[in-house]
Parts: sequence; C-alpha cells; structure tokens
Amino acid sequence: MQIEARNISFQYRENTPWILKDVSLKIEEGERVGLVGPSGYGKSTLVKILAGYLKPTKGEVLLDGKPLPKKGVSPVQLIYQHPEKAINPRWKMKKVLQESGMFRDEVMDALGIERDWLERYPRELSGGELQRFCVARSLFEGTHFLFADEMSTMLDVITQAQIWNLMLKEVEERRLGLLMVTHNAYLAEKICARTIRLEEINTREE
Ligand SMILES: Nc1ncnc2c1ncn2[C@@H]1O[C@H](COP(=O)(O)OP(=O)(O)OP(=O)(O)O)[C@@H](O)[C@H]1O
Repeated sequence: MQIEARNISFQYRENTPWILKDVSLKIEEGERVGLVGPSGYGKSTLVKILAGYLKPTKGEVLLDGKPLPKKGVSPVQLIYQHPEKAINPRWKMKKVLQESGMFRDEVMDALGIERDWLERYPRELSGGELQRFCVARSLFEGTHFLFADEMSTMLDVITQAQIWNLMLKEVEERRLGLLMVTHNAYLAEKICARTIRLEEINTREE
C-alpha cells in the first residue's frame, strides 16, 4: 500500500493565511519517515489531513490511488499529543478497545496496561495511561499506516521507550508505514530512514 498527499493546500477558514500550499508527498508501507519543521508551521495540520481528520481545501489524499475509506476503522491511524481528545469520554476503556477490535494480551502487556484500567472511564486515567490505550487501539489488525504526532512528549522516558519499542516491533513485523512528527532530532534519526522537512515541500509565501 501507499499513501499519497497530492497537491494539498489548506487554510482553516476563508480569507485567513494558507497553512499549506501545494504540498505533495508519498509514503510506502514499511517505510519509516520523520516529519520536521518549525513550531506552528503546519505539521500537525498535515498529518490530520493525511489521516482524514481534516479535509484539505485543495488537493487530495489517496490510499493506493483511492480516497480514504469513509466507513469502518481506518487503515490510517493517528496518535496525537492529546489522548483525552481522541477517546470518547462516555465509554469505559474496555469499550474503546472493543470498538477497534484490539485485544491482544501481548500488546497490552508490552504497553503496561493494567487489566483493571479497562473498567475505568477516560477521566479516571492519567494522560500517560490514556496514551497507552491510544497506541494499543492504533495497532488493530487492519492498520497499514501509523502517524505519530509528538505522541510521547508528555510521557516520562521509561514509558516513552516502552511505547516506542512496541510500536517499532509492530512496524517492523507487520511492515506498517510510519510517519512521525517530532522536535526530537535524536529520536527521528534513530527511528526514521528518511526525513521530510515541511519547509522544503510547502510552497506557501511567508
Ligand atoms: N483549529 C485551528 N484553527 C485555526 N488555526 C489553527 C488551528 N489549529 C492550528 N492552527 C494554526 O495553524 C498553524 C499550524 O499549526 P500546526 O499545529 O499544524 O503546527 P505544527 O507545525 O504542528 O506546530 P508545533 O510544532 O508547534 O506542534 C499555526 O499557526 C496554528 O496556530
């Protein structure tokens, strides 16, 4: 599989500045790619568009040449900085995982998810605990691409390492495509085979 952004331009509202102008990129399954760029430049906006959370003002996102599927759990999964915004506050964690069909003991153990957390609501877990569920959910069997947007910034180093170890193992074994947004050059270099600098592919005027 391949995901492609084709000539994407984006503004949050009419008559406001363009955040992205004519941005194109391709990621193949099995590739590990870093996305870097200055703060506030549009990295999160771009990954949200790629994952289908935002609709581009112009251009299109194609998965093997076709638009992203509108129904079902998406083969393109985004894990972002704010797990509390990504999870339905009215569902117990068990239901959150059931919705995605994800229930592998190996994944739960590797992420340090304790079984009694499954009976809790999102508000009864810490940000780091919730983020582990977001990671677990993103690894359901239909996933082909994983987008990680500063996903581990809020976590302590041990938890970060735990989460990245599992993600990379899954990426490797299942040949998932990975796009990670990070300000951490060390992490990007360690994990990614290729780096995209948004300033180099964004033709917006400053
Ligand atoms: N919902 C929104 N409505 C209007 N403007 C927004 C919205 N979200 C982001 N922006 C603006 O769009 C621009 C790009 O933001 P974005 O979050 O994509 O940048 P980023 O490169 O990911 O930043 P950072 O590295 O600081 O996380 C910023 O100027 C931001 O203020």
